[in-house]
Amino acid sequence: MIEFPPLKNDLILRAARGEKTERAPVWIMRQAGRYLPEFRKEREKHDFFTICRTPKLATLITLQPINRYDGLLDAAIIFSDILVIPQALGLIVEMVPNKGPHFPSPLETPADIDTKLNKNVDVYKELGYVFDALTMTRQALEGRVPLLGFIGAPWTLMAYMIEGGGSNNFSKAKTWLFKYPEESKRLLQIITDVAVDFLIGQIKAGAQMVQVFESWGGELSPHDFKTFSLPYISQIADRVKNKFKDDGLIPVPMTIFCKGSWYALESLSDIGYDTISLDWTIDPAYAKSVTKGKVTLQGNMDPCMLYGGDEAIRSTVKTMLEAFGTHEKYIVNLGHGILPTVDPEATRVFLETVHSVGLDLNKNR
Ligand SMILES: Cc1c2[nH]c(c1CCC(=O)O)Cc1[nH]c(c(CCC(=O)O)c1C)Cc1[nH]c(c(CCC(=O)O)c1C)Cc1[nH]c(c(CCC(=O)O)c1C)C2
Repeated sequence: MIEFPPLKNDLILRAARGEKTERAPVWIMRQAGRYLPEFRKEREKHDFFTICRTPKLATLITLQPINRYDGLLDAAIIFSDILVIPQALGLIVEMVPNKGPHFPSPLETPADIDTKLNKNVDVYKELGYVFDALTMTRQALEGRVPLLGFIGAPWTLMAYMIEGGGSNNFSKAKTWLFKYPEESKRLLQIITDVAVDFLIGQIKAGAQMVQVFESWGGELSPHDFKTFSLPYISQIADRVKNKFKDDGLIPVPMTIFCKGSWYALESLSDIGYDTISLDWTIDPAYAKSVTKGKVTLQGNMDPCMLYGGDEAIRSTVKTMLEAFGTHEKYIVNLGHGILPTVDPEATRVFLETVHSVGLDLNKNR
C-alpha cells in the first residue's frame, strides 16, 4: 500500500457513504478543462494525450481548479479521458482542438473485433501512466480534498469506437446493437474486463472514489439499456467491490452517471453503486422517491445555468439544495460537464452559493 498524506476534507466520502454532513459537498464534472484560461495555456503547449500521459502535467492540471477555487471544491478529479480504454485496446484516438475526439480507423464490422483490438490488455503496461498520475496527484493534493478516478462505461466507449468520434444519432453503433447483438455483447464484455482492471488499478494507485460515465445511456430505449448497458455497469460495480472485499479492504465509493437514462433510476439504485449522478432533466423529489434513500444522489444543475447571471445561479442553487436536502446523501454537481465558454467567475458564484446556502439550511434544520 502506498502512503499518502492524511485527508483534511472527507465531506464527499461521508456523503457517498450516507453519513451526515455539515453541508453538501460539491465538485464539477469537467472541472479541470477548457473554461479555465490556465488550462488553455497549458493546452497550447501540449497535445491533449501528451498531458494525460505525463503525470507531472496531469497533476498540474488536476490541481488548477483546486487552487483557483481554494477551499470551495470538495474533490479533485484526475485529468484524463474516458477514451484511454479504447487506446489501450489498440485503437488510435486523436484529440482535435475545438472539435473533440477522432478515431482514424474505428470498428466497422464485428470482424474488426479480432483484427483491430488487442484483447489481452495489461492495464499496468497500457494505462500505467494514469496510475502514476493518480499517485502523484494524490501526493500533491496533500490531503486537501479526495481524489476521484473515473472510466467510461462500456456502451459509451463502444459508441465512440464505432462512430469514430461524437455523434448526433449513434446510427453506426446502434446498427451493431440491432444487427449484431451477440457480437455487440462480446465487444461490451471485452471493454468491461479492461474497465474492471483499470478501476481496480486506479483505486490501488490512490483514487479515493470513482465515477463511471455512461454519457450516452440516454440514447438507448429502456429495453435496450437493460440489454446493453445495465448488465455491464452492474458487473463493474460487483467485480470492483468484490476484489477489495476479497483482499480484506474497504471498497471506495462508486458513482454511476447515466446521462438521459431517467427510466433506469430505480434499477441503478440496486446494482451496488453508492452514488447516482443525475442530469438536469430529473426532478429531485422524483429521484428521491424512486431511489428510496438507498443511494446518495449527485447533481444536477443545468450547466447552461452558469450563463444565466449571478442572481439566477444563486436562486437555482438555493432551490436545488432545498429540494435535495443538504445534510445527508447529497453531493452537489452540474447535470453534465461544465461547458468550455463558461466564465470561471460564474463558477465561483455557484460554488460560493453552495457553501453559504448549504451551511444556512443545515443551521436552520
Ligand atoms: C472526466 C473527464 C472526461 N474528459 C476529461 C475529463 C477530466 C477533466 C475533469 O473532469 O476535470 C478531460 C477532457 N476531455 C476532452 C477535453 C478537451 C480537449 C481539448 O483540450 O482539446 C478535456 C479537457 C476531450 C473530449 N473527450 C470527450 C469529449 C466529448 C466528445 C463528444 O461530444 O462526443 C471531448 C470534447 C469524451 C468524453 N470524455 C469524458 C466524457 C464523460 C463525461 C461527459 O459526458 O462529459 C466524455 C463523453 C470525461
